[in-house]
Parts: sequence; C-alpha cells; structure tokens
Amino acid sequence: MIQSPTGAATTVSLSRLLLRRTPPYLVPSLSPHSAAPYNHSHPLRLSRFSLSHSSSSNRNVAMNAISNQNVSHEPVSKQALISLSDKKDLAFVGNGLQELGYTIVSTGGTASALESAGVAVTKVEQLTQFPEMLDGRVKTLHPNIHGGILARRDQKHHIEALNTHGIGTFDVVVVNLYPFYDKVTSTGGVEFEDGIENIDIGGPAMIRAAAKNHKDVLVVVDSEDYSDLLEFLKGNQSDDKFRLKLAWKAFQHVASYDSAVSEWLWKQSVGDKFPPSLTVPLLLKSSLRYGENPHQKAAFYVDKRLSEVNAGGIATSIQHHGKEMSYNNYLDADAAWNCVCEFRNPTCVVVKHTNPCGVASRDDILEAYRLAVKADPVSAFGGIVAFNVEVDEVLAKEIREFRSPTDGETRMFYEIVVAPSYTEKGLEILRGKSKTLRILEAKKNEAGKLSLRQVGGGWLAQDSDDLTPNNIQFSVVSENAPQESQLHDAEFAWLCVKHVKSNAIVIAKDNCMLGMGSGQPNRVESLRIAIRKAGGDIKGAALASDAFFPFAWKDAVEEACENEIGVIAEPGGSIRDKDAIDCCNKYGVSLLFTNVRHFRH
Ligand SMILES: NC(=O)c1ncn([C@@H]2O[C@H](COP(=O)(O)O)[C@@H](O)[C@H]2O)c1NC=O
Repeated sequence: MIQSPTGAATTVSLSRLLLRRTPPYLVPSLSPHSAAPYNHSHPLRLSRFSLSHSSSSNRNVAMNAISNQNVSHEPVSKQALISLSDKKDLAFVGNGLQELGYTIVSTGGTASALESAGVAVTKVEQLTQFPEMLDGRVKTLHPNIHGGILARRDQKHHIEALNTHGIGTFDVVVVNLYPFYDKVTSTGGVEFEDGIENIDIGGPAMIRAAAKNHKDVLVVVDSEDYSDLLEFLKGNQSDDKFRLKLAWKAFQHVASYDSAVSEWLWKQSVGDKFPPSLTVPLLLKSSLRYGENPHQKAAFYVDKRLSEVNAGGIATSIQHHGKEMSYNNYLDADAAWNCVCEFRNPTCVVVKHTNPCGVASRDDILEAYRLAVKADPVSAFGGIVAFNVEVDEVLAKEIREFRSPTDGETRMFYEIVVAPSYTEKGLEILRGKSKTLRILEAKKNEAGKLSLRQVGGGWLAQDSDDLTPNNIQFSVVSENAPQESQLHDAEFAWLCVKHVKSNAIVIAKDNCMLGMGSGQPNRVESLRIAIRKAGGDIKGAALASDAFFPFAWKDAVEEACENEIGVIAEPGGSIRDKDAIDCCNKYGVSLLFTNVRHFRH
C-alpha cells in the first residue's frame, strides 16, 4: 500500500470495513462518535445514512419536514473543519475552537491528534459517509464538505440546497498542506512516486473554497494566525479586513505551493532553464527603511523557487550584528560576495557601489585584507569587505584596528563584513568595532543559476555568468608570449574584471588588483581611471578588458602600452583586432585573446 503523506494508516482498516458493504452510502456510522446519524450541527440535517435507512414513508416524512420548514441558517452549533499535515499548535487551536462552542470535523490523522489532545472530533467520513480512500487521495473531496464551505449564507437557494441534502455549514476552515516543498528539497531528494503522492489535492480545494467564501468562512493556513483567529471569534480582534487578509493569505499559500509543484514537474519533464511561463514565489524577508533613495519605499524578498534551495547567496545570509540592511547594502553585499566567491585562494574583496575597488589573494588573509584596502583606501572607506575564508580572532582584530592608509590614523570604517564563517572570538571582536557594522555569514553561491532581472514591464532571464579563467583559453596573438607570472596576473585580472561594471578595465599584478575603471561609456576613460588609481606602479602588470577594444592606435591599447603594461587580456573579435596586435607588437606587449567577454550592465 502507498502510504498517504500524512501516514494515515487508518485508511486501510476503514476501507476493509467498508468493502463489505455496498453501496457506500449505506454504510453505518464508522467512529465511536457517530453512533447516531450525523446531524448535530443543524436541526434539519439528515445524513444520507438516515435517509437511506428510513422506510420510504419515513423518508418522505423526512423530506417533507425539510420542504415545510422555513429555510433559514441557524445552526445550533458552529462547525470548524481542521485538516493539518503540520500539526504544530493543533491542540491549541482545537481546544480554543471547542471552548468557543465549535463542533470540530477532521480528517484521519488530525482527528486522532485532536482526540489525543482531549478535543471531541467528528471524522470527515461521518459527514461524507465514505471512507478516506485511495491512500488519502480522496478524503474531503465531497459535496457534504465543499457544499458546507461554499454555500452563501445570504442566498436562500443555497441554504435550501444544503437542507435538502442534509449538509451543514462550516464557519472556520483550518488547513495546511502535504509538505511537498520539504519533501522534494530534502537531502538525498525524493523518489518520483513519493513526490507525486505529496501533491496535496483536497487541501488546496478546501482552502480555495473557504477563501472564495471568506464572507462566511474564516480560512487559516498558518499556525501563526491561530491566536488571531480565536481572538476574532471572541470578538476581541478589531481588524475589519481580517477575513479578507486570511483569504489573501490562503490564495497566496496555494499559489506558492502550486509554483513549487509546477517547477518540480518541469524539471522532471522538459527541464530546460526557460519554461514558457514562470512563477517565482517570493517571501518577504524584511521591509526596508527605504529604497535606493529615502523617498523610495522598499522591501526585500527571498526567492523560494526550488532551484534556490541551498544555492547560497546574500538573500539567505545570516546577519549576526549591526544596523538593519538597506536596499543598497543588499546590492553591494551581493556584488562583494559574488566576486570573492570566485577565488580559490584566501581572498579579500572590497566593494563600493557594486564595484570591486580592491581585490587581493594571499596565503595570509591578513595580508590580502591590507592589500585590498590599500588598492583604493578612499573608496574602501565606507565600503563592503568580503572574505572567502573564516574570520578568526586575528583577522577580526586587524579589521577592527586597521588605520586608513590615506592618513595612517583614522580607523577604517565599513558598512558590512561578509564571510562564510566566523570563529566565536572573531565575531565578538567584530561586534565591538561598531554598533552599526553589519556582519553577514553567507553560503557560497551555487553555479548554474537562472539570473532574473527586471526591466520596465518585464524580466530578463539568463544563465548566471559562471565562466572562470579555468574554462577559458587565453590565446597568445602577439609576437611576445607572456611570462608564466604575467599569464597568472592576466587570469587574476580577468576574474576581477568580470565583476566590474562595463566598460571595465582592471590592472593587476601578483594576485592584487592595482586599479580599475568602471562604468564609463567609453573604454579609454575606464583605462585612464584604472591607470590613475593604480598610481603609476603598473610596469609589467596585466590589464584585462571586459570586451574588445574597438580602436587601438591613439586609443586605449596604445595608452596601455605607453604606460608599460606587460600583458593585455581581452576577448578579441573587433574588426580592428589587427591594429591591437600590431600596436602590442610595436611596444613589445603580450596580447591574449580570450574569445569570451564579461559585459556587466
Ligand atoms: N484528498 C483529500 O481529500 C484531502 N483532504 C485533505 N487532505 C490533506 O490531508 C492532510 C491531513 O491529513 P490527516 O488529517 O490525515 O493527517 C492535510 O494536509 C490536508 O490538506 C487531503 N489530501 C490530499 O489531497
């Protein structure tokens, strides 16, 4: 037998019991609570059981009794329907509803748990006169349940219909769904069959029905709302939009759930990155004080797609200390983290306004940190510092004490430190640096992600740019081949330039970024900024350009050569590539073509 996701083992015994009796609606009561035909929520309610077992004259009497009554909805007891996979706080809500006079109707596992908690329960089967069947695939999918949820109390013919069929109304529906998301994202994955069985059908049907009929039915899908629900029912909850909010939450809950199911099925079937339609479930992580500027309201959402589970990144980082993250903090921390994660050796990256302004790799991370700050101390002040190694006590002290290389006195100030981990002592020391310093612990980004970005009225989707120098062929196109160390410098510069906004130029030597030019609308300007920032110390250094040079003579290539750059790495592909080669040959500079570019817009 396939077990239902909530492990409702009772299904088997009930099914066996019922197989002996046909048709199902002739089956007598199934639980100790249902010795009498179920009708305690409405004076007129007669179950199919009672109608079926009545003699024909009795039956007519029963039907006449229905048709002769004034049709009004005045239940003697209100009903709550509870069906929960996650039974957290079930006893609390069950007892609370019972104390308020609600009759509680429940599915198998929930009913058992409620009974154990001392709550009297009517099993759904007593209303449906059907056993829960097909391994739990069909439990509540029945007019006796859905009629009771969906009937409009202000519509006479709805109430008449309920009375005709002996159906009572539900005033409260408390449901949460099979744990599909947790199952399919669990370590080791899930068998296809198990994934399928964890798709909840009856739960969403009840949630949607109750949310649609929110005017008459309160629907709760989150245990966090149990208290508010009980307070509302007691008349202590003054929010006049409470019903609507619950209905919104219910539909949102089901929409997120379905987006996970659909994403999972797409992956099992076609699986490519760009489905014909895409739903991205987002969960509010925090409301932000403001957006890029104080006059813009803002919030931050975490991407809940299955593909993002354990995929690392800033959104799921843990903040250990400091002022709340701002909109710009998130952007900058993201840029710093993305960059530092690219490096294998111990590395420090300093970012300002999403551009790395200092990058250094050293076996000794202290040295890497000092070099990364020294690369551009003015920009580093107030920047984001990222490490790809643990921050221990010694490093934390260095971060706390390091004086600005500009005046040798002022302690460096940073907005954020981000690292994969911290020792206890390291964290304690960093906390002491300032009240505001945000300390983030992040998981390394996974490769192969789908990157989404908004433009007016749409979203752009692309593969994340996962290419590193290891995947790239650096072809020598000049007469001079670079020395081994220059080739290494070129690869380092290449890794940095990938993270600088276009047009991007990076000058690097000995695992250290000396200067960078970013975001200029022409490449010459970026080159000049990079040279100026490097401070003249660029003889024999490597230069990387994120895209090809459209011109060489009296342009960026020649200026680089005149400044005694040792090796240039660029994608190639310009109609004037030959000019670039000739120019480098004239100055004796090595030129490498990568055939790959790293635009960053
Ligand atoms: N099929 C149905 O009619 C049905 N009705 C309710 N459920 C789900 O069954 C779960 C509760 O089951 P139990 O009370 O047996 O532990 C809930 O998550 C609920 O969403 C159903 N299960 C799945 O579709």
